[in-house]
Amino acid sequence: MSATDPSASDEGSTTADDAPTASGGEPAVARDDTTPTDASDAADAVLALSGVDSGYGEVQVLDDLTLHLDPGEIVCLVGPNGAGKSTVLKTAFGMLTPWEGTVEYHGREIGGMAPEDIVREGIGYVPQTENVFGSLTIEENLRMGGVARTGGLDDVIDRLYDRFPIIDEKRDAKARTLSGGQRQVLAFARALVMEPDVLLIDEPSAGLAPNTADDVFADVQAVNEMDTAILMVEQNVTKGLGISDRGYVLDQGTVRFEGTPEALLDDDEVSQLYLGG
Ligand SMILES: Nc1ncnc2c1ncn2[C@@H]1O[C@H](COP(=O)(O)OP(=O)(O)OP(=O)(O)O)[C@@H](O)[C@H]1O
Repeated sequence: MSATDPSASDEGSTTADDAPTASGGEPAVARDDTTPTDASDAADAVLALSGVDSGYGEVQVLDDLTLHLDPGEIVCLVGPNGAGKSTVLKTAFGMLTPWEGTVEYHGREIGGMAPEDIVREGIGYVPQTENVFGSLTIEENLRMGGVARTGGLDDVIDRLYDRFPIIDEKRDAKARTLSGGQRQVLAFARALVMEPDVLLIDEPSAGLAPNTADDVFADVQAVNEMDTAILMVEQNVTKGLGISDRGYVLDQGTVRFEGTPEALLDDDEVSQLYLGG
């Protein structure tokens, strides 16, 4: 039984029976103390955070946070400013060590492992800012992304040029000359040089014009089609959920709701409280 399973507990929480249903599909599921977050839900996950507390110095941000990412999925984290969305990615990538709980990659504990080791395991991370080296060329950025590879670097870079022609055309240009959207594509490609099966992406559309953001979301989908599961933080809720398989609504460091994009967007409570009505 799982939190997203319609047969999950009906004690106290919003459940399949009483939650508003999205266009006849699965309802959004509210999480509270009575909502089971059964580990079986995450049994086949590529990445699973369970009961995680985490934060900065003495300041706790994540509070008993549980979520997972299945193979091949795009999962979007949404919620108010300061909810802890970026902190989830930093904790999953080893930039923060969980105070409590577990972070598992293919069922193996990686909580607190150093980022350079996590990259070797198969998880990539694209931060919101400073995600490329402006003074290096596109080619140099890609080669830097692959320093931990033991072989096959030229082949993988060639495949990335094929997949993302926009950077192929500009191999020898300094990254600082790229537009915001092109830079984001380079940041994805840099992370993909290690051929991760999980990519953590923090606000891919931040600061981009709407048309450019649409292109970047299409590129996120292209990355996903390269057999890469994606856990993404995104402020543009409609667009972010629009390309996702599932979503989690975070508030005050924990998951408040989870469900399909349709269920979350159609849920009145989620919409009013967290998604700006
Ligand atoms: N390096 C840091 N040191 C101390 N506190 C931090 C640090 N980074 C973030 N915080 C705090 O942690 C809390 C959660 O921040 P986080 O960036 O994870 O939120 P978020 O949901 O991603 O929000 P936003 O959409 O505004 O980026 C905030 O209160 C923030 O001020």
